[in-house]
Amino acid sequence: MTLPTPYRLVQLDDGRREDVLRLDRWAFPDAPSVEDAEGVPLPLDWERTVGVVRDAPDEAAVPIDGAVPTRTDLAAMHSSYRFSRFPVPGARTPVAGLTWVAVHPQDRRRGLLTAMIDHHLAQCLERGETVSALFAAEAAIYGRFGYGHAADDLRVRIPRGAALHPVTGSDRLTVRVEELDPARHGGLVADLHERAGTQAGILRPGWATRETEALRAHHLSDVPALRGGRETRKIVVVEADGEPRGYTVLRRALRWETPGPRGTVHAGEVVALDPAAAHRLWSTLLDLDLMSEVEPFVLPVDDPIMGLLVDPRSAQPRVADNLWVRLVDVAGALAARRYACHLDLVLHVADDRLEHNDGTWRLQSEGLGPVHVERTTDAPDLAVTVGALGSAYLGGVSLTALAGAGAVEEHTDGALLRASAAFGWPLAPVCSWVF
Ligand SMILES: CC(=O)SCCNC(=O)CCNC(=O)[C@H](O)C(C)(C)COP(=O)(O)OP(=O)(O)OC[C@H]1O[C@@H](n2cnc3c(N)ncnc32)[C@H](O)[C@@H]1OP(=O)(O)O
Repeated sequence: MTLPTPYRLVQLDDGRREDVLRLDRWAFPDAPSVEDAEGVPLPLDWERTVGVVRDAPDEAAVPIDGAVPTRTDLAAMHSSYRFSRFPVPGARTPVAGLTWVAVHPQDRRRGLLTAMIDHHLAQCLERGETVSALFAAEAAIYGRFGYGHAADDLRVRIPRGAALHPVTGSDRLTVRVEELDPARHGGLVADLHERAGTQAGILRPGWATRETEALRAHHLSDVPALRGGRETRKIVVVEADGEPRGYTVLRRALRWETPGPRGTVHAGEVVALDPAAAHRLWSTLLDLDLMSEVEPFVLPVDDPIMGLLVDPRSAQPRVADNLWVRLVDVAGALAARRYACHLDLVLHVADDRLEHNDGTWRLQSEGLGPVHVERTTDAPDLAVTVGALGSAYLGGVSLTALAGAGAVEEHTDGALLRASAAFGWPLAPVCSWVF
């Protein structure tokens, strides 16, 4: 879709930092103001950051030679993170993480987002990124553009002192509780986070790494205006013989109520490399003085905590949608991942946005081995929308479940069962940080 008059796409750069922050705050009223964000690193990769400007007469400027001066206001923007090693089932592949999508309230519902999405998808193809992934601010926005809801994350609120099943070796580990210092802890966080993305040699799909210095710096920055009355960031590190095995970054919030203190531990990623480290980390979080509960943010739905808790109901588990996935190049994306068992499937894909995806494909794979994808004129075993295929892509949403909602149709008996088994994956997909 092309932009309506008087809008046009422009490349953004650091010179428009203030405009970007202002627009972000218009779109997200809880974002930091320009003043509050002073000195805070922006996570943006400017080469991948595009704006939509509105040319308007500038009443404040003095006309020269009778010419009417114009100003170019930033009406909308989007950016993307480059995930060059994004984990998909059994492999890593380049993925674009669409982010910072914002349209000024005065310019909404005129097709600016639609034009930006078309631009983004074209850029993905140029860059060889066969998949685009995102977190949706509102769940109803992105389905129309071919994104499918591909992962959930677990939200829990665990009461202080909740009993955990014992894990051998947990009590031999040591714990450090410290003020978070990006210079001192940044390397440890990046290293453990990356390593925790693999369990028993199996990659967790969606476990994106913060690949740039800007993203890592932004992750550990601490903007006073965004603390919401909570303390400065602390880090808990679990070690075995001086070697870090797990961490979480947290803030405590404390209210004095009648008859006494009521505190919440707000933890970010709770990352552990083994069961003993997970047990030690959770035991520490669940035993902080003056606190009454622990509220971690963004856990995998199969996080060890649900197996550790003696009473999982006490955690009040809920799920929230995590990653949304758009296959930008269906053939490339299907070939980039691995399949849990042998598969020979003819798949009809409906994509009304990207014509090169629309049509029938043969997908062949030996279990966990090489994959071959080609166009075919054979009759399809299954018919899917590109959004449904995006949902199934990371292995967390079953094609059979999608068929139950009418997004997948079976044309050959048994094809749905075989394809669902092959597309599934032993670890639930999740991205542990919202981008
Ligand atoms: C990956 C991320 O960064 S997620 C962050 C997204 N940003 C936000 O939520 C910030 C606040 N909102 C906004 O900035 C804007 O309203 C946006 C980006 C959500 C939408 O931008 P717009 O330019 O208004 O969208 P656009 O005009 O292209 O709308 C396209 C279609 O999507 C629909 N749509 C747009 N926003 C929404 C929404 N929030 N919920 C449901 N439908 C929506 C429109 O109605 C339109 O439908 P139609 O084609 O049937 O007419």
